[in-house]
Amino acid sequence: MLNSIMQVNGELLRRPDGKSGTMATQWQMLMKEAFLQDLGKLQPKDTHQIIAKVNTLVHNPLPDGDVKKQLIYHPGKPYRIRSGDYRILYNFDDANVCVYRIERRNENTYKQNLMTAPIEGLDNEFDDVRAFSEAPTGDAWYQEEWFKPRDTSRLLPEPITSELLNKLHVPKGYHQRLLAAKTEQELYNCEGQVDDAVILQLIHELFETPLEQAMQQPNLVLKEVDDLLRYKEGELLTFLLHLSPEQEKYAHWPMNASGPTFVKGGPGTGKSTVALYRIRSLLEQLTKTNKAPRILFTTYTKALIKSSEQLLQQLLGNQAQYVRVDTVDKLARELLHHAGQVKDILSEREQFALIKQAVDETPKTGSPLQQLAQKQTLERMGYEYLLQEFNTVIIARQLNSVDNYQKASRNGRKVRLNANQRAMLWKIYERFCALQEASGKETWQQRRAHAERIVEQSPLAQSYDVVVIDEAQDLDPSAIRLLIKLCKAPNRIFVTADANQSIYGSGFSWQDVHACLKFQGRTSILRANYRSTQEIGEAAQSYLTYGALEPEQIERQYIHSGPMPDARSVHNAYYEAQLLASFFRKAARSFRLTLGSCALLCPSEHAGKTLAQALSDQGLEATFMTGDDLNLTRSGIKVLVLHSSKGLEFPIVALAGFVGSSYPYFPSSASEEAQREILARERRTMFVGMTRAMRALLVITPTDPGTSLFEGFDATYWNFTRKI
Ligand SMILES: Nc1ncnc2c1ncn2[C@@H]1O[C@H](COP(=O)(O)OP(=O)(O)OP(=O)(O)O)[C@@H](O)[C@H]1O
Repeated sequence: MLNSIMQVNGELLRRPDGKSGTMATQWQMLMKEAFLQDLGKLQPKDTHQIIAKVNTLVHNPLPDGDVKKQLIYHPGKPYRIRSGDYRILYNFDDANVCVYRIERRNENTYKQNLMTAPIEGLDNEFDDVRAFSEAPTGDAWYQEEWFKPRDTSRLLPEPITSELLNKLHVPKGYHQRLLAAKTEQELYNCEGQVDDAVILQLIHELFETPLEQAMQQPNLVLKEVDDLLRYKEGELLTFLLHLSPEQEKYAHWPMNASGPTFVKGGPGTGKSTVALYRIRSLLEQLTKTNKAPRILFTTYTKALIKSSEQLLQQLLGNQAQYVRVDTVDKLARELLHHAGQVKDILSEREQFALIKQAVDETPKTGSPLQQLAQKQTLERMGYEYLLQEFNTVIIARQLNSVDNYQKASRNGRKVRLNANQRAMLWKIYERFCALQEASGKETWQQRRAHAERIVEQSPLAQSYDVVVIDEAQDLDPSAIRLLIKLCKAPNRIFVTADANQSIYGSGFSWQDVHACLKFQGRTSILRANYRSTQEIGEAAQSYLTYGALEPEQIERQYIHSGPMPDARSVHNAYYEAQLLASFFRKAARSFRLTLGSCALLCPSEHAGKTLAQALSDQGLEATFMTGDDLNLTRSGIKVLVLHSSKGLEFPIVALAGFVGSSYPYFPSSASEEAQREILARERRTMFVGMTRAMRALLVITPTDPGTSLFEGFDATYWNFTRKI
C-alpha cells in the first residue's frame, strides 16, 4: 500500500524495499480522523501553517529543504515533517499522501507515542470474579504477550485544571479529588469516589489518539486543501471515505448498465457504505437532468432506518431531500392508506387461533393409515411452523394453486414435505384464508402483496428513479417484489445482503431474489472486513459454523487486529452484572474510550432493562433503547436487544442476558426439525451481535445452558482465561 518507489521532481526516491518506479505529479490527499481532531485544537496561526504544509505535501511528499524524518522502527514506517511548533506524521505511496496526526514538537511526546508497543489491547489486570467456569485447557492464550499492560504511572500529558473540568461539565463535587490526580493511575484510583464515566471521559480527552490507532482509522479524502479551513469553520460537516477500488466500482457502476446490481459480503465489508455512496453517485447523475429525482433507500429495522438517515444527511447535505429512507412495511401501509384499503394486521395470537381452527376444521383424507400419518405430520410441525410455512412460503411467494405449491422451493425449511403432505397443508391453508378473510384482517405478507397489486394498477402513483435495498437477507419475497414494482427500471435496483446475517424468517436465498426479479443482474462480492479485528471476525465465524459439516471456504480479509474476544459462563445474574461492569470499565480504559463506545446486546427487552439497571447500580451509566428510540450519540453504555443491533457497530460489545432466561424460546409443539431451524436462526442472531464489535468483545453464557446455542466457543479463537 503505502510502500514503493517514488520519483519526486526528477529525483528518484528509494524506499527501504529497494524497488524503483515513477509517481504522480500531484498526490491524492488522504487523512485520518485523528488529524482532523488535532487540527481542531490548533490556534488560527498554527492551523494556517499546517494547511500550507499539507499543500506542499500534495505536490511533493518529500519536499526539499524541509526537515523530515522517516520513523523506520515504527510499524508502517511513517514520516514526520516540521511545521512551526508542530510536526505532521504522514506517509505516501505513488498515488496518495495520507496525514495521520499533528503533534507538538516535544521530544517526550514522541517518545511516548512512537516508542511504546503497538496499540495496547485489554489489560490483563482485570478483576477476578469467581463465578466463572473453569478455563479450558489448550494453548489459546499464546497471544497473551500481546496484551502488554500499559504503564499508567507516567504523568498525564496535561495537568487536570478546573477550566478543563468545567468545560467537560464535571460535577463540582468531584473537582477536588480529580485536581489531585497527576497520573493515569491516580485517576483510576478515584474509582468509587468519582463516576466511572467521568474518569473515562477525562482519559479520552487528555490522551491523544496513539499514532498506531490513528493509522488504523479509515482514510478520508481531502479534495481541496482549503476544505480543511471550511471544516474548521463549520461550513463543511464531513469528508468522504476513501473507498477501496472494488467498493468504488460498485458505488459508481454506470446507471444505464443492464439489470440490477447485487452486492454480497460478510459483516463489516462495507455493503451499506457502498449503498450510501451509490446513492450519492446516482444523485449526481440524476440531478443533471431531473430537478427532483426520487430515490428510495430501504432496510429492515427501524433502528437502521434512523442511523442510515443520519449517515445520508451527512453524506448528501441538502440533496438528502431527494432520498426517502423507510421500511417496506411503512411504504406498504401508506400505499394502502392512499387507496383507502388498509386492513388491520392479524396479531400472532390471532393467527394462531385461526390456524388451530383451520387445522381442526379441515377433514383428513384417505385411508385410516394415511389419516394417521397426516395427523402425525401436523403434530411434528406444530402451529408456529405451519404458520411460518403459510406466511413465508405460500403467501410471500404468492403461490396461488396447489400445483405451484407442490413445485415450490422451500429454502431454509428443515421439515421435509412430500406431495401428500403438501396437498393436505394446502387444504388447511385454504381454510385459513377463508377464516382470515372473515376476520377482516390480514398478515404482513398479505398486506405487502395487496400493496403490490395497487402499484401494478397505478404504476405512476408511487415510483422511484432508484431503489436501494440494504440488508435484503431479512426481507421475504413479498417485500422484495413490492420494492421492485416501486422502481421505474430494473437497472436502477441495488441490493445488498449477507445470507449469514438473516435473523428473521427461516433463512435467505439469492434464488428467491432472482425469482422475484425475473431477470439477471450483476453480483459482486466484497471481502475485506473494515469493522472488526481479525480475531473478532474469525471467532464469530467459527461460532457460526460450529457443527457444520462443510463450513463455507471463503477467503476473508481484515484491516485490523487486536485482542482475542472473551467468552465466559456465569452461574447467576449477580456475577453476570459484575463481570459486565468490569469488562466495560477495563476495555474502555484500555482503548482510552468513553462508555459511549460500549454496547450491551441482550436477547430480550426484559433482559436488557434488567442489566441496564444492574450496570447503573454499579455506577456505570447504561440506557436501554428500543429500535424506535435508538440514540447513538447518547452518553453511557447503549443496551439493545440483539435484533435491533443489526447493521450497527460499536468499539466495545458484550452479549449477555442469557442467564436465567428461556432464550432461545421453542414453542412447546415444535418438532426436532423445527427446533433445529429455530436454533440455526438464533445462532445467526448471535453472530450478527458478535460482528457488531470493532475492537473488544465479550460473550457471557449460562453455566448450565440446556441448549446447544451456547456451544461452539472454540479455544483457538476465544479467550476463556483472562481475568475480567
Ligand atoms: N473503504 C473503507 N475504508 C475504511 N473504512 C471502511 C471502508 N468501507 C467501509 N468502512 C467502514 O467499515 C464499517 C462497516 O461498513 P458497513 O456497515 O458498510 O458494512 P456492512 O457490510 O454493511 O456490514 P454488516 O453487514 O455487518 O452490517 C463502517 O464503519 C464503515 O465506515
